[in-house]
Amino acid sequence: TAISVNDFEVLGVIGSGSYGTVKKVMRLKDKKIFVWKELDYSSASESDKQMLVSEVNLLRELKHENIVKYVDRIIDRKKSILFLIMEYCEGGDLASYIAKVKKEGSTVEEQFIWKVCYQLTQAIKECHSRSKYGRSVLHRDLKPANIFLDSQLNVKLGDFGLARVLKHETSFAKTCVGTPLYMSPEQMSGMEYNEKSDMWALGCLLYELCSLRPPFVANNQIELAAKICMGKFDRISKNYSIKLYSLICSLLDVDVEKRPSIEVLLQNSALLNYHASNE
Ligand SMILES: CN(C)CCCNS(=O)(=O)c1cccc(Nc2nc(OCC3CCCCC3)c3[nH]cnc3n2)c1
Repeated sequence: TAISVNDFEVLGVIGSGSYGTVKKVMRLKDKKIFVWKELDYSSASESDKQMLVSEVNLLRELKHENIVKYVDRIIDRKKSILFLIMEYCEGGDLASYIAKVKKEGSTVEEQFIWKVCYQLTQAIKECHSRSKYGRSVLHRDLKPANIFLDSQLNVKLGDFGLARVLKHETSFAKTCVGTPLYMSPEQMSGMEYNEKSDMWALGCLLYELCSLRPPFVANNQIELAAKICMGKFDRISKNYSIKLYSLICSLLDVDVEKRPSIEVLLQNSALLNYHASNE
C-alpha cells in the first residue's frame, strides 16, 4: 500500500532549503526517525515536473553509506507537494559543527579530518562512477552545509541537486546566489562544472576543517574570483601533519590537469593508511 503523510508524525522543522522545508518526522509503525523535504511543485512546468521525477529516480539509485539515503516519497496531488523521506542525520551539518568548534575556541582533530576525507572520497567516487555510465548524477554541492553527520560521526553527503530543478534557475542565478566560496578557478573562468571541480571543493572543505575558515574569502564576487584564480592561501596550522597539508595543497591546485582526480586521490598513501588502520 502506498505510504501517506498520515503514517508519520511531524516532530519539528529542521530548516528550509531554497526549495522547501525540511522537517524531522517519526514513522508511526516503527517509531523510526527520518527527515522529509517538502517540495512545492505547484509552479513547476510539465518539463520541470518530468525533470523532478527523473532526479528523484536517480536519488533512489544512489545507495551508499556516505550518501544521505533516500527512503521513500509521498505525492500530495491536491496540494502539489512532493515529500521526500530521507535518513535523519543526528549529528547535523558540518557548517554547524565547524561553527561550534570555532565558538568553543577549539580545533578539529586530525584523525577526524582524515575520516571526513576518506568517507567523502568514497561518496564522490560513487557519484562520479555513476555519471560515467551516462547517468547525470545530481551535482552535489560539496560544502559544509550540505554534508551531514550520523550518530557515529560518519559523514553523509546531502542532496542539493533537486534545488536546481525547482528553482528554474538560469545559469546567471546559479552563479550569483550566495558567495560561491568553494567555486573552482575554472568555474570562475566560465567553464562548466566538471569532476575536478569537486576535488577543488574537497580541498576547500578540508582546509576549512583545519583553519575553521575557507581558504579564499572576500567581501564581493570580483575579489573572491581574483583570489581563487590566484590560488594563494595561508598555510594551515603546524599542529596538522605535512601529509594532510600537502594533500590539501594538491587539491587546491589552480591547474586542473595537476589537480588529482578521485582515482588518484584514492591511491593517496596517507588516505590508504588511514583506512587500513581504521577498518
Ligand atoms: C543550515 N544549518 C546551519 C542550520 C539548520 C539546521 N541545523 S542542521 O545542522 O542542519 C541539523 C541539525 C540536526 C539534525 C540534522 N539532520 C538532518 N538535516 C538535514 O537537512 C538539514 C537542512 C538542509 C537544507 C537547509 C536547512 C537544513 C537532512 N537531510 C537529510 N537528512 C538530514 N538530516 C540537521
